[in-house]
Amino acid sequence: MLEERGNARGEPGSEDRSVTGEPERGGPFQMAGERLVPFSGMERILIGLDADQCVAVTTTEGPVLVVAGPGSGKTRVLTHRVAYLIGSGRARPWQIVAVTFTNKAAREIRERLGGLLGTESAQLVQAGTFHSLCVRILRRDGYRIGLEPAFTIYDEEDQLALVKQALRDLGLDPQRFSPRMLLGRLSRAKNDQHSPSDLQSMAQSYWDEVAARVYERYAQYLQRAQAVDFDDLLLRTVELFTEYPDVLAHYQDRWRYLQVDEYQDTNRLQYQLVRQLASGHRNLCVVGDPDQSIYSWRQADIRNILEFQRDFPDATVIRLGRNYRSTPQIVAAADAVIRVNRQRIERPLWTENPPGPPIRLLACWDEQQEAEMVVSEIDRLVRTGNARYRDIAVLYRINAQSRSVEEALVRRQIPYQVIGGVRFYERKEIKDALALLRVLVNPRDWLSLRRVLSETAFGRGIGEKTLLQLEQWGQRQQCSPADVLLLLVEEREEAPALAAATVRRLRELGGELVRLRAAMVEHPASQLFDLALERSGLAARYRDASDPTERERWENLVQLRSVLERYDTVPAAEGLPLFLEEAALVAAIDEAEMSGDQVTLLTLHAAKGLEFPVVFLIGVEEGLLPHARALESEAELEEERRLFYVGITRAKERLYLSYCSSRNRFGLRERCLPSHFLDDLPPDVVEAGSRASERVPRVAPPAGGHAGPVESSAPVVPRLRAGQRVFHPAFGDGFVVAVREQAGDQEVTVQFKRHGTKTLLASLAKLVVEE
Ligand SMILES: Nc1ncnc2c1ncn2[C@@H]1O[C@H](COP(=O)(O)OP(=O)(O)OP(=O)(O)O)[C@@H](O)[C@H]1O
Ligand SMILES: [Mg+2]
Repeated sequence: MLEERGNARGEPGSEDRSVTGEPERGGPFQMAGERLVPFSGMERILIGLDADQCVAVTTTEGPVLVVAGPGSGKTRVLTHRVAYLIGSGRARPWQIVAVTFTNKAAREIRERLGGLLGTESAQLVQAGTFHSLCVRILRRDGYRIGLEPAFTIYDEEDQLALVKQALRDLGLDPQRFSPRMLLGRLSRAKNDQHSPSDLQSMAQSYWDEVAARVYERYAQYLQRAQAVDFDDLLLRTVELFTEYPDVLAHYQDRWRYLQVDEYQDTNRLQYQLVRQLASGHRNLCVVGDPDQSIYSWRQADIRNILEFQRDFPDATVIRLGRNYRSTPQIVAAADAVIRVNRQRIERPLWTENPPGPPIRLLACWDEQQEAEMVVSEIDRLVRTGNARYRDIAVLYRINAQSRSVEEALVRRQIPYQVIGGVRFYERKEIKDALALLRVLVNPRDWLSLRRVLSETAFGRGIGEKTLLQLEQWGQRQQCSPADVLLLLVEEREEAPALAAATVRRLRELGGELVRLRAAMVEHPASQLFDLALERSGLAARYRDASDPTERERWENLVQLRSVLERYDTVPAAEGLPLFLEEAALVAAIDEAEMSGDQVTLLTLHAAKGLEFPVVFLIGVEEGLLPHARALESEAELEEERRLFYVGITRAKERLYLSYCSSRNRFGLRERCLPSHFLDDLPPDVVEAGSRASERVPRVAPPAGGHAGPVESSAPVVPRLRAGQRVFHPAFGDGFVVAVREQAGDQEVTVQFKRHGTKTLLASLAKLVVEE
C-alpha cells in the first residue's frame, strides 16, 4: 500500500496538522509551548514553506513521490530539500544530485541554495540536466565502453549531416527519405534500447529497413568520430552501468540523495538511469505533474510516474494542492480546462491568493491586428505602472507566430527577447569556431574537421576529392583524417597517392594542427581561441569585413570569447573540453536573459516551469492550439490541452488569450476558428463581453439547418454526408468522400484540396459545411 502523507485533500488552514501529528524523533522540530518550531539553523530553510511542503522537504530517507499541480511549490520544495539535507547534516553537498529540466533551472537552484547555505556548498551539489549528469559520468568512466574522455557531443545539425552522409553512402535520395524523420526513428530506437540489428529484424517495411541501415552507418560514424548524440549520452550511461556494476556502485556510493524535477517529462532511459542510481540507498525524490506532461513527442513517458509507485511500493506520496503562483481566476480557468481530459487523476488545486483582474479574450481579424492589440496592451500596462517589460511574456504554439509580434514590438521600440530562434550556438560563425576547437580537443571528430576545411582558410587547396581520399586512407589505417594529417607531419606514413602540391598542403595543415594542439597545453582557452581564429583566417574574414552582417558575426565571436574566458584559470587542454560541453548542452531556454527589462517571447513548450506576472497566449485557434497534427487522435488532443494548461498556469496576475479570424499559414491566408478549448473557460473568470462564443466569426450550422450563431457551450456538430463541401480550420477546403456512423458520432473521410485525404471524427473535427 502507498503510504500517503501530507494534506491530500488540500484543505486550507490545516497546515500545521501533518507536521505536528508526526514529529520526527531527533528531527528538525522542537516544541515551543503549543507550537512545533524548527530547531535553530533550520528556520531559514523551512521558513516560508507550508506544512505539506515541509513534509516533502524533511522526508529525506527512502523513495518520495511529490505529485502536485502547477505553482504548488514543487521546484521550491526540491531546492529547500537539498538545503535541508545539507543544513541538517544528513548529507554533504557532493552527495546530492538535483536533476532539472533545463540548465537554467539548475542555475536557479544553485543560486537559491547559495542564498540558503552559501555559494561554496551550493557549487558542490551536482545540479543539472540528465544530459550534463551523463556527460560527467562518461567523461570519467566512458573509456570502459570505448569512449575516450575527449568525446564530442553532436547537436541536431551534426546529426542531420551524419544521416545525410549515411543516405549518400547507401545511394539513397534524401528527398525521398526525410533525414529528419529518420533521425526521429533513430531516437525512438535508442530510447527503446534497440540496436541497428534489432531494428533490422523488426523491420516491417522498406522504410524501416532503410532506417535500420542508416542507423548502422550512423552509429559507425559516431564511433569513428568519438562522438555521441544526446540520446547516446543517456543510452551509453545506462549501458555502462549495466555492464560494469563496479562503476555503478561507485556512483551509488557517492550520490546518496537524488531528486528529479519535472518527472512527468522523463523518458524511459532517464527513468532507467534514475532507477539504477537509486537502487542501493533508495533515497530518491521525484516531483512532477502528470497534467503538465507535454513532451511525449520526445519520448517522455507518463508511465514513469505510475511505475515509480510499482517499483517503490513503499514510496511516500505527497500531494500539494495549494497554488502560490496565480490569482483565483487563473487557477479556476486552468482547473476547468484540464478537467475535460479523460486520462487523468482528479486532483484539487486551489489558491488563497487575492483575486486579480478577469482573464481577457482578444478576438482579432488577423495576426497583424493580434500583434497590435497585444503590443498596445503591453504599452498600456507599462505606462500605467501595472507592469515592467520583464514581467511580461508572450506565449505561442509554434515559433513562426513570433514574427508579427516582433514587428509590432519593434515599431513601438519595446525591448524584447525571443527564446528559441536561431540559438547563439547554432549561428554559422559560432559553429565554425566551435568546429575548430572540437578538432583540437578530439582529432577524431572528422565531421568537424570537414567543416573546418570547407569554412576556413585551413581548407585552401584541399578540395572535396582530396578530403574523400584522406578519409578513405584514414579508414584503411583505422584512424581519423585529422590523425592522418598528424601522421603526415611526423612523416610516419606514406602519403596517399596525391599530387605533390596537395601533399605539401596537407602537411602544412597538419603542422598547423600540431602547433595549435601544443599551444593547448600552455595557453588558457581564450588565448588559444585567438590563435586558432588568426591561423584559420576566421578572424580576418569577419573582423575586417565591411558588410554589417559579417561584422555582426565578428561581434558574436567576440562574445563567444568572453564565455571562454571563464575557463581561463586552467590551460586550454583542460578548460576547452569543459567549455565545449557547456556549449553543446546549452538549450534555447538557457540563453534567456532574465535580468534586463524586456518582454519575453517563447513557445509553450519552452515556458515549462517558468512564471510571469503577465502572460499573453496568442493564436488560441483550432489548428494551432490544438495543433492540426493532433486533431486525429484523442491522446494527442489531450496533450494539446495540457499544453494550453501549462500556458495558462504560467501567469501570476494577468492572462490574455487571443485568436484570429484569419491567419497567414504556409504562405496562404486561411480562415480560423477560436479553439474549442476556450469553450471550457468558466464564464465568471472571463471578462464580460469577451466570450469566445460571442465573437465566433463562423460557426457550424446544425444538420440541415441554416448557419447561425450557436452557443459554444453546446456545440452543434453538423450531420455530414458524402459529397458535401466542407471547411476545416487547419486543413482548409475539401469535400466529404465517405461517412461511417459510429456510436453517436461520425467517422468522416475528407479529401482536402491541399492536405490530401484525412479521416476525422466529426465531433472533434469542427468541420464547417459550405453552402
Ligand atoms: N509556501 C510558499 N509560500 C510562498 N510562496 C510560495 C510557497 N511555495 C511556493 N511559492 C511560490 O510559488 C511560485 C510557484 O512555485 P514553484 O515554481 O516551485 O511551483 P511548481 O510546482 O514547481 O510549478 P510548476 O508546476 O509550474 O513547475 C514560486 O514563485 C514560489 O516561490
Ligand atoms: Mg516547477
